[in-house]
Amino acid sequence: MREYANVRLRARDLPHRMQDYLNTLPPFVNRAQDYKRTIFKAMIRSNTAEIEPCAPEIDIINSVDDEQCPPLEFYYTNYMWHSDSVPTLDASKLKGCGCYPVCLPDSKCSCLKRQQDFYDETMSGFNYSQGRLKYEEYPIFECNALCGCDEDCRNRVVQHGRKHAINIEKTKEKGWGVFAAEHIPAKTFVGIYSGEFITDVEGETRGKIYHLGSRTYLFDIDFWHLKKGKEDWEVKYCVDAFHAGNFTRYLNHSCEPNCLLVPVYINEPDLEKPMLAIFTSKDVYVHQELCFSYFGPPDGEQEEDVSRLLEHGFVISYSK
Ligand SMILES: C[S@@+](CC[C@H](N)C(=O)[O-])C[C@H]1O[C@@H](n2cnc3c(N)ncnc32)[C@H](O)[C@@H]1O
Repeated sequence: MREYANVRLRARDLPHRMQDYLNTLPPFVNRAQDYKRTIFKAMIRSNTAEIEPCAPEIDIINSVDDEQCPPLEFYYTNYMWHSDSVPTLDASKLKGCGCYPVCLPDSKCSCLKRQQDFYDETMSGFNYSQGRLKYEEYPIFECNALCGCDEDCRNRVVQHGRKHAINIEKTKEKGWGVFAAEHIPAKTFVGIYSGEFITDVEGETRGKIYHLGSRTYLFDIDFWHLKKGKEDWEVKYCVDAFHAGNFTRYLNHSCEPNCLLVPVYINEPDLEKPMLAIFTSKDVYVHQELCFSYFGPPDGEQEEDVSRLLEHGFVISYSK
């Protein structure tokens, strides 16, 4: 599982033959055949078997209308795929800690040091407590492939993958959504918002196209810790989960969310390219929908949030 983010994938290599073929079938074939849900579930299983062998199976449920499953328009993946204009990871810049067998919260661990560089004076230790998120609005620096600690190190959580059962379910007014299939305790890791790393410029262009269909999966990488000490900082990259992604691409927006998004670094030394980890912010019970705020932690201006969602093409951003 240490290899979770240690792969260099190019978006131009994304497999798409199956998706292309299915999209050429005439609508009456698509409507008549009861095969899409089976293909969708098989795609999830086969594309995650290696990286998440113990993750509970995801079911596709629709009790709203007769659409069998979400459109088969994307490649199911937990990885990040880089567009040609985005550099893949430079492992020569990655540093591992020398701790063995596990990292301790009061040690001289270099991963802990990296973590604490973003803390204020009231905070200490790793950003996990017994496998759960400790400080909500702070980035996470997990131990990586070069570290000496073992798999049980307290600073390895996201890299072990999804542990809780969720389903993809059709909603009445928001398209498809993600629902808890069991109780998921607060501050639990749910999944990576995987997809393509693209530049902000590419994101702007794609956003205009997605806006026409009133459906977007673009997420601006816009976190407070990237701006620290840099007055002229600008958004450099976005994650686009339209062509590649996993179940997290179905997470809908809510002004009263039960999930939040945290930037996490494992094998990626470039601060501008975190993985986007979804954690629950409160207990989520079976059948409840998992949602996060597309505009960062809710600030009480919920009406403004809704109008922004409807007017501005749904570009998700998460700056404080
Ligand atoms: C990241 S996708 C979420 C999955 C989407 N529901 C689907 O069926 O693929 C974001 C899109 O979902 C829809 N959406 C998300 N939250 C919504 C909300 N609270 N109200 C209405 N539509 C919403 C919008 O079309 C938005 O562009």
